Amino acid sequence: MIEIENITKSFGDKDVLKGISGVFEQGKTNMIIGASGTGKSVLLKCIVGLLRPDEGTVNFNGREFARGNKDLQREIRREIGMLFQGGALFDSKTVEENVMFPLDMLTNESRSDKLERVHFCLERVGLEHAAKRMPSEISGGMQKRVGIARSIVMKPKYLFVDEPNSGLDPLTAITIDNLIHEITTEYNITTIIVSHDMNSVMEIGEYIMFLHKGYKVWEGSNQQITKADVEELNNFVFSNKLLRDLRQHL
Ligand SMILES: Nc1ncnc2c1ncn2[C@@H]1O[C@H](COP(=O)(O)OP(=O)(O)OP(=O)(O)O)[C@@H](O)[C@H]1O
Repeated sequence: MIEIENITKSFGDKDVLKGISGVFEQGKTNMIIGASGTGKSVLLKCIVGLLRPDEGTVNFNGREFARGNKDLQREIRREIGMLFQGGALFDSKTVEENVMFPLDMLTNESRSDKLERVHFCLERVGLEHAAKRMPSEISGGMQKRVGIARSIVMKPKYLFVDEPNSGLDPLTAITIDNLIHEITTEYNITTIIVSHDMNSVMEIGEYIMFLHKGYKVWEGSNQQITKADVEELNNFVFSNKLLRDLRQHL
């Protein structure tokens, strides 16, 4: 579980995050949503420790990252998996080498142990057959699945995902969403996804935090979001006419 309390962040005179609190539970697909420029990525960076909040706390199962000593910070970092936009694979490495990269960097395991783990993860995302291929030889959806395999290779307790569906067609996007959701449940991971894709939100958003101009304006589940009575949220959720018309019948 990750608990954030009163996270505040400014750049110069620009106040980006204005006292954000919330609880992201273990084994759940948590989402941070909102319009462009509203502070989602800055909040994610504050949670991961890439940015230091001006005020507020981030707790990983009761352990506060910012106040921890170097050992604790290293321990928490090792428990974090990240899936970046576009997959962020190394073009010059095979799929297998890409997935093995965190094990090479962060462990002293034997090559056979590492290979076993890599193949377990590739099998989990349905890409066992593509181990020897180069990223350029596989589709964008497959690249994303390689990214997922790499993000779970270290058995993370926490998984952070930035816009998982950018550049994917709607059907492939749903496959990726479902895979992230299944893995979250199966391995009891605390997953936080930053997104502005309403399809994803409706498919897998078990806890959703909606940000508007740096404030948390609403939180709830995908079951609740279409019934919420918050103007900024409704404008975001029902952003096209067809959806607004459909809402009349909900
Ligand atoms: N390092 C920085 N220095 C100054 N301003 C920044 C910095 N990082 C982000 N910002 C500003 O903070 C605001 C929020 O940015 P953020 O990237 O969090 O938005 P977002 O909600 O993730 O948007 P998008 O959906 O377009 O990615 C923006 O106005 C951005 O310009």
